Amino acid sequence: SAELRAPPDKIAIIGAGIGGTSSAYYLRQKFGKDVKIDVFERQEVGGRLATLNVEGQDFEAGGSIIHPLNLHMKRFVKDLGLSTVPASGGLVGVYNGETLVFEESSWFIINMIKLVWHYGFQTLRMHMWVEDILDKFMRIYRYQSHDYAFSSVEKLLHAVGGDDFLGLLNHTLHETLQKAGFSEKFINEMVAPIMKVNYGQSTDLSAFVGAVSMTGADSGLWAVEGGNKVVCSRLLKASKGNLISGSVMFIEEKTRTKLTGNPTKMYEVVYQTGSETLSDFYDIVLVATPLNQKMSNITFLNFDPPIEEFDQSYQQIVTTLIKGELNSTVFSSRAKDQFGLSTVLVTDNSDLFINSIAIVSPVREEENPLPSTDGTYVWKIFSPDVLSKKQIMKYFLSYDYAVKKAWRAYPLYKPPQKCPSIILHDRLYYVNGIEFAASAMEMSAIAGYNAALLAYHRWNGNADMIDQDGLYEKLKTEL
Ligand SMILES: Cc1cc2nc3c(=O)[nH]c(=O)nc-3n(C[C@H](O)[C@H](O)[C@H](O)COP(=O)(O)OP(=O)(O)OC[C@H]3O[C@@H](n4cnc5c(N)ncnc54)[C@H](O)[C@@H]3O)c2cc1C
Ligand SMILES: CC(C)=CCC/C(C)=C/CC/C(C)=C/CSC[C@H](N)C(=O)O
Repeated sequence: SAELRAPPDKIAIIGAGIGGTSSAYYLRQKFGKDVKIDVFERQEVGGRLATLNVEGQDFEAGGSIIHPLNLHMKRFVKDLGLSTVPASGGLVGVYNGETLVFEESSWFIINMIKLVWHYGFQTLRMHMWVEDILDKFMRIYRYQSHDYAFSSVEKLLHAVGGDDFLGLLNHTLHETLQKAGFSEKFINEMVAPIMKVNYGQSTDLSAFVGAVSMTGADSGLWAVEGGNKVVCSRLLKASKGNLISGSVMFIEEKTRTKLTGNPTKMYEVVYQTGSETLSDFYDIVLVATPLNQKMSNITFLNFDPPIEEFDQSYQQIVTTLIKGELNSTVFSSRAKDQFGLSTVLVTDNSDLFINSIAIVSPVREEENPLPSTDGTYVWKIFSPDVLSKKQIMKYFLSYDYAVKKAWRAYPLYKPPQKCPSIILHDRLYYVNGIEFAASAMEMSAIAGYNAALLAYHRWNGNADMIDQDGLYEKLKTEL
């Protein structure tokens, strides 16, 4: 590597979600203690990791489940001294709008027999298909631990999984699984409901996000005790980032004369805090929030060439938490007390106005959810639109509490999928392009680390640490 240049004086990060706060954490590690890191947040630290309160208890309303092989999230929890809680369990059923087409049993062996009876060995084959992708995907951790960075999401994915991975971005999950010999029945009854609950979309999404979504049905899923958003506030603290509660409006490159007397190109970040408009200058800027459809309302002024507009849409998802008594007869003719399911997923049926319904545990309770003294649970519904009282009453005999939050949740995945650039300008980086491969907490953490490494290597002129090909072979023999 080339000789190190003096570190930058100031870095700005826009967005204090998991992408922005993990960037702050890794930028501090790379650039050292002297660089000033400002993190701008217009709402709450955590972003799409947030809780809703139901009668005194907090429940995850956005990003909830974390995979056991999500190594950045695992590392954060360990480094920050946090605790975890299990995030899966309970029996799952699949509803097609008329009847339950599949119902899990609490007996492992009965479950296996049921699955083989309905779908032959496709469940096992599916598991192997997903595992193969996850196995390759995990190479990224090795590359990152050796400090390698990528200048585009496509290059990152190519480095871990070759042309096959780019193929997963460019084809739908449906056609990929059809080609691999999976039946329509299996795709409709087992795969489509998982896409619906996780991404609110059909199996026409791209196969890469489809595979990520399937890993969300693995066992051993977990969450952070106290709420996943705690990771963000703790990362911010550990990185000694300076939180600025304000909304960034403009970014413009300007020439400034530093104390050393040298004219230097810097980015002016103009932001609004309360009724005041303020600005400051930075050597490096990381945008850690979606720029699509002007969601973040940031204007890039006077860039030549201009910074591209990102117009791919984001999918709306509404989270509704309801404390009440489920009307289980909608799903099954069994007596109320014989309905043992705690999650109902749905097939792709346009008549249904919900994507899923499930019993949820509060973020501070380690045990399985218990009914309150009146026999009711707290249920979480995902739906594409806000539910009316009449729609809620279709699924509940009675309810005494409902809270909701509408999200611009994740990209609408339409293959062939092109991911936005990571390098927007010389020292201006975009963390959230990775969401167009797949949106998940771990994906943002991977992107945060990558952006920190990329900014560091480009600052120091370490071209040999960026976009290296053949890394898998090269690192195979290294400890
Ligand atoms: C309902 C739902 C369920 C989900 N479930 C899961 C799950 O179970 N597991 C999983 O891994 N992932 C899940 N996800 C996805 C996951 O939550 C996201 O991928 C991840 O949280 C994105 O983090 P981020 O930091 O990239 O973006 P964000 O969390 O969106 O952070 C961006 C931040 O930037 C701020 N901001 C925007 N514009 C400006 C501005 N102009 N100035 C200052 N600040 C600004 C925003 O307020 C926000 O806080 C879910 C998402 C949703 C919506
Ligand atoms: C990035 C990798 C390899 C794995 C991530 C796996 C994962 C946790 C996927 C889920 C992603 C997601 C957007 C889930 C949304 S809904 C989650 C849950 N069912 C809920 O009830 O909140």
